[in-house]
Amino acid sequence: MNISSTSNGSSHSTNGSSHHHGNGSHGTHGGATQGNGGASTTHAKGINDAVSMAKRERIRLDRLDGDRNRVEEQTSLVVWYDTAGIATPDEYEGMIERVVNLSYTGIVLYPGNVAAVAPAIPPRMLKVYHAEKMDDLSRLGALAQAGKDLVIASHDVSVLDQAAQRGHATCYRAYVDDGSSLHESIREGSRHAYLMVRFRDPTNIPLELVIATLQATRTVLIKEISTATDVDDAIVTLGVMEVGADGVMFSPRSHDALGEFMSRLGRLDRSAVKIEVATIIRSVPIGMGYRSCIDTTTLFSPTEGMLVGSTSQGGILCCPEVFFLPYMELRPFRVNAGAVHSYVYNYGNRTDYMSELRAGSQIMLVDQNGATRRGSVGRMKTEVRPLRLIESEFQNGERINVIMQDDWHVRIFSDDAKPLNITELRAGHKVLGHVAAPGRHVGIKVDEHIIET
Ligand SMILES: O=C(O)C(=O)C[C@@H](O)[C@H](O)[C@H](O)COP(=O)(O)O
Repeated sequence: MNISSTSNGSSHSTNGSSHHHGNGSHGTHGGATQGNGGASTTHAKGINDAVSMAKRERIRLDRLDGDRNRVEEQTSLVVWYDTAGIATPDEYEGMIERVVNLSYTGIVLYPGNVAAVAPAIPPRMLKVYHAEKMDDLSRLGALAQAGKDLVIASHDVSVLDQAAQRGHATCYRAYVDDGSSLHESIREGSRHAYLMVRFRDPTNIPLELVIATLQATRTVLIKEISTATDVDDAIVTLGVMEVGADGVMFSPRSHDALGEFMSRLGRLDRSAVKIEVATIIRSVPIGMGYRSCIDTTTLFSPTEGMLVGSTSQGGILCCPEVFFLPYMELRPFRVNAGAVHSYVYNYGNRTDYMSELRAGSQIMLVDQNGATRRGSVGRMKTEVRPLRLIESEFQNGERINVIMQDDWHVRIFSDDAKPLNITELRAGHKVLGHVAAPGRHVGIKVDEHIIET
C-alpha cells in the first residue's frame, strides 16, 4: 500500500508519532490513493496474508450510549470530496468546478491548496480542512472565519484537541486494518463530531461493526472510499446495513466515474412522495388480461405498498400480500400490482412500465405517509387473470385509474391505511394515492400536452 499522502502537490509520510492513532504506519488519508487520477488501491498486505492472520483476534464491541435513533431519523446523506493532490479548481478538466455544483455536501482541503480552492466552494458546502500537524492550523487563511461551516480533520488527536480548543468542529481520520485499529477508531472517533474511516480490506464487516457501535451517538460516520473509480463501494457503503454509514468520501478524478456516482446517488434518494386521499368513482370488471405480481427482495410492512396507475397522472397505493388470506400463505414480499401496461412509480420522478420490470430492477416502496424505501425486484410473475378497472378522483379533480386482478385477494389502501379488497370497492370509498404531473417519455417526466384516458 502506498503510505505517503499527497496533499496539494507536496507529499509527506505518516510519522507514526504517538499522537497518531489508527493509522500508525499504515498510511495517511485516502488522497494518497486517489490523487493519482483514480489509480486503484493495491492491498500490499492482503486480507489473507500471514501478518493479518497472525493479528486476527476476537473482536468484542459494545454499543456506545447515546440518544440517537438512526432508523427513525430522516437525515440527508453526507458526501465529501477529497482535494488531495489537486492544486486548483480547474485541474482534471474542471473537476472541482463541477463537484461544487453537484450534491456533494463537503470538500476536504489541505494547507497547500486551501488558498486556491476554498474561494470556489459555495457557502452551502462544509469546508473540511485537513491538518496533518499542529503548524497546519495556522495556515487556515480566510477559512479561519468559516465558523461552524469549518471542520478540522486529522489523524493526529493532539491537532484535533487544539482545533477543538479554538472552537472548531473536529473529524478524526482513522485507518483500520485490524482489531486494534478498529477499536481505536471507535474509541477516538466517538469524541468527535465526525469520524472518517478508511479500511484496508475489501470487506464491509468492520464498517458494520463501527456503525453498530456508534449508532446511538451523535458522531457522523463517513467511510473514505479508497479507490477513486469504485462507484460500487461508495454506493454500497450508504446501505451496508438497514442504516448505513452517514456518508462517504468519494473523490473520482474522472468525469465518467463522477457522473455514474451522481446518477446512482440520486437513485438512493430517500425523499418522500406526497400521498393524498382519492375517492372511488367506479370499480368494474373488464375481462381477462395479463397482470403482474411484483415479487421484491424485501419484506413489506403492513403500511407499505407500491404506487401503480394506468396513466402518468398518478397511482394508487397498492397493498402487499401481508394481510390474511383464507386459502393461501401470505407472500409478504409481493404486491399483486396490476395489469402489464401500468406505470409503476419510482424515484427521481420516473415511472417504469410493469412489463419492463424484471429481476434486479430498482423499485420504490411507499408507506401511508409517503416515506419511501428502496427495493429491488426478485421476480415478476405475470399471468392471465380477470381484471378490474378502478377509477378514482383526487380532491383537485384529477382522475386516475388502476387496473388490477379482479379478486378478493387483491387490495389497495383505504384513507386510514387499511386494506380494502378491491372486489368490495364501492363509489365513495376513500383510498390513498399520488398525483403526478402528467407526461412521460420512456419513463422520464416530459413537459408536453398529453391526454390519457
Ligand atoms: O391469481 C392467483 O393465483 C392468486 O392467488 C393471487 C396472487 O396474489 C397470489 O399471491 C399468487 O398468484 C400465488 O401464487 P404463488 O405462485 O406465489 O403460489
